[in-house]
Parts: sequence; structure tokens; C-alpha cells
Amino acid sequence: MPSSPVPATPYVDLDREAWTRLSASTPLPLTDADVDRLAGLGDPIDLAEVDAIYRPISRLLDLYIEATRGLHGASSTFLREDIEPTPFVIGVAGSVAVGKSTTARLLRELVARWPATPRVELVTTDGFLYPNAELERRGLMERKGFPESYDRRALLRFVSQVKAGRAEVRAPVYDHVTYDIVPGAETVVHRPDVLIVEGLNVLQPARPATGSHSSLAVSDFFDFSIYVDAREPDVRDWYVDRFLRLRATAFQRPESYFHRYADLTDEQAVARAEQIWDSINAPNLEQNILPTRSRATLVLTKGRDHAVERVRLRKL
Ligand SMILES: Nc1ncnc2c1ncn2[C@@H]1O[C@H](COP(=O)(O)OP(=O)(O)O)[C@@H](O)[C@H]1O
Ligand SMILES: CC(C)(COP(=O)(O)O)[C@@H](O)C(=O)NCCC(=O)O
Repeated sequence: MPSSPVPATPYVDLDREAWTRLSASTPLPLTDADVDRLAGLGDPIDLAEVDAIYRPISRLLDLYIEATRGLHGASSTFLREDIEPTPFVIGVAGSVAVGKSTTARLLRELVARWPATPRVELVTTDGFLYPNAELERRGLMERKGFPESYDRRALLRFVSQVKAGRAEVRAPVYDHVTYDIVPGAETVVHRPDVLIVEGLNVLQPARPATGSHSSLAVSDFFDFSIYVDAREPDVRDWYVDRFLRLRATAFQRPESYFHRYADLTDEQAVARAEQIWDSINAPNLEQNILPTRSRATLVLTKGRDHAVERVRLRKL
């Protein structure tokens, strides 16, 4: 029997105008208090963009959450067991400097406005990077952010325990100033309604099972996932801009790992940032991150000015 062709794309593809039109018919407009709170996050995002692009995403997430709870109730009825719904888990993936953290922080605020999900927790996967001493030992200091630079088993344990509804789950903490794991620090997650897991590699598929280790990846616990996408030359520029801004602020602090870059001239700082981008972050994007884009439920494509140009939502 001839096999049916694989569809060219499993996504509904909307340009900015089509997606923006959804904003007019989406409930829960931003109030003055919301605008104040969002402005207070310290992110450079334009509030008109929040209303047109990100607020409809929060509505879509609310619909998925409601449907997932319905499905959960159906399973409970079938099993004749009273099983509590567990946190709805959202993954946010994409390149270094593409805007994952900004998107994740924004969604945390917007999703928490919906009556069904006031408690939203956000965890970044950098807390699961191996400490620098361990990365040195493994010869991975020049591969920070590559899948092998993370303690993937600990990350998987963390997400699966939150998803299983455990009352309290702890994650280690990474500091971008010292460029290392903070000894003794932890983030504690207490059974949120929604957990957002943000990180470069969260959409990676599982590695093949070996011996007693089953083949699971954090993405197996996601109820929804978002890939933040942009053209590589634009992301490279955003990375360099952020590096220059950090040089004027965080790098000035003596405890900063990059303190030695505090006094570089503009030209030297740009050259150093480009070198880090070209030798670490660009190869990681190309080899590990971009290949996971097609696994996301929603793909947001940003233009040079950070405005979302295109939204793709998985329909199959
Ligand atoms: N929507 C946006 N509008 C304007 N600037 C943005 C937006 N999103 C991110 N940025 C800027 O782009 C850079 C990278 O964003 P960030 O969220 O830190 O990326 P990531 O977490 O992916 O490394 C930062 O300098 C940030 O301020
Ligand atoms: C800390 C990161 C690996 C990102 O971690 P994530 O939370 O996305 O898993 C990345 O921002 C980073 O520092 N990369 C190393 C190369 C560089 O200095 O840009």
C-alpha cells in the first residue's frame, strides 16, 4: 500500500497582521495596574507589542490549560480515582540572546492574570549547568550552553517531580555575573498552577536509553512549548549589544567573571563578544538549538527590531 505523504508543515502560519487581529477579540485587556507591573519588570518591551502579540498567546495558553484539565478529569473518571491536576508545564527555547528570558518573564505575568492560573513559577535551565570547576574538569568551559554542559539527569528529575505534583522541589541557581553556579543557593518551587521552563536546549529529544536509564527528556513533560526565533545575524547583534551594556554595568563589579573586560575599548569589546558568539553560541545554535525548532507547539519569529513578524501554531 503506498504510504500517504508527510504534510509539508504541521503548523498554521500567521503573519503579524493576522495574529494582531486576534488581539481585538481576545478577552482580559491590560489594565493600568498590569501596564505598571509589566513596565516594572525592567525589560525593554513595548506595551503595544505585549497587547497585540503576547496577550493573545496567554489566552491560547489559558485555553490549552482548561482543555488539559478537562482531559485530566476524564482520565480520573475512567480510572475511578480522584487524581489532582498537576502543574501545566511550558517550555521556552531558542538561541542565546534571542529574547527567551524576556518572553518567559512576560508570559509569567500575563498567564498569572487568568483566574485559573494565578500561581506561575519560572525556572531557567542555567541553574542546571555544571559548576565551572566541573566544566573545567570535563574540558567543557568553551562549550557552556551545549547539551553536555548541563546536568541533564538533575534537570529531568526536577521537572518530573514538579509535574508529578510534589509539594516542594528545589533547583540550583546560576549567576551571570560570577558566570558560575552559586554555592548553596536554590530556587524552591511549590506546586504552581503553571511552571515555565526556559532554556537553550529544553526542546532536545531524549537520548537513547542505556542500561537502567530510561530515555526521557524534559520536553516529554511539556504541555506546551514555544521556540523564540530570529535571523542569526540579528541575534548576533543583540548578543554584542547586550555584551556592551553589561561591560558598562555588571562587568564593572570586581566579582564579575568578565571584570577583565570592563576596561576594553568599544572596538575591543565588540571583537571579544563576536569571538564568543562565533566560537560558542553560533555553533550551539546551528548544531543543537535550531534543529529542535520543529518540535515546538508555537514558533515566534522576531524581526530586527524585536517585533514579532510571524507566528506558527502546531495544528497536527
Ligand atoms: N521584545 C523585546 N524588545 C526589545 N528588546 C528585547 C526584547 N526581547 C529581548 N530584548 C533584548 O534582547 C537581548 C536578549 O534578550 P534576553 O531575553 O536576555 O535573551 P535570552 O534570554 O534569550 O538570552 C536583551 O538585551 C533584551 O533586552
Ligand atoms: C548561561 C547560558 C548557557 C544560557 O543558559 P540557559 O538558561 O538558556 O540554559 C548562556 O547565556 C551562556 O552564558 N553561554 C555561554 C557563552 C557566553 O558567554 O555567551
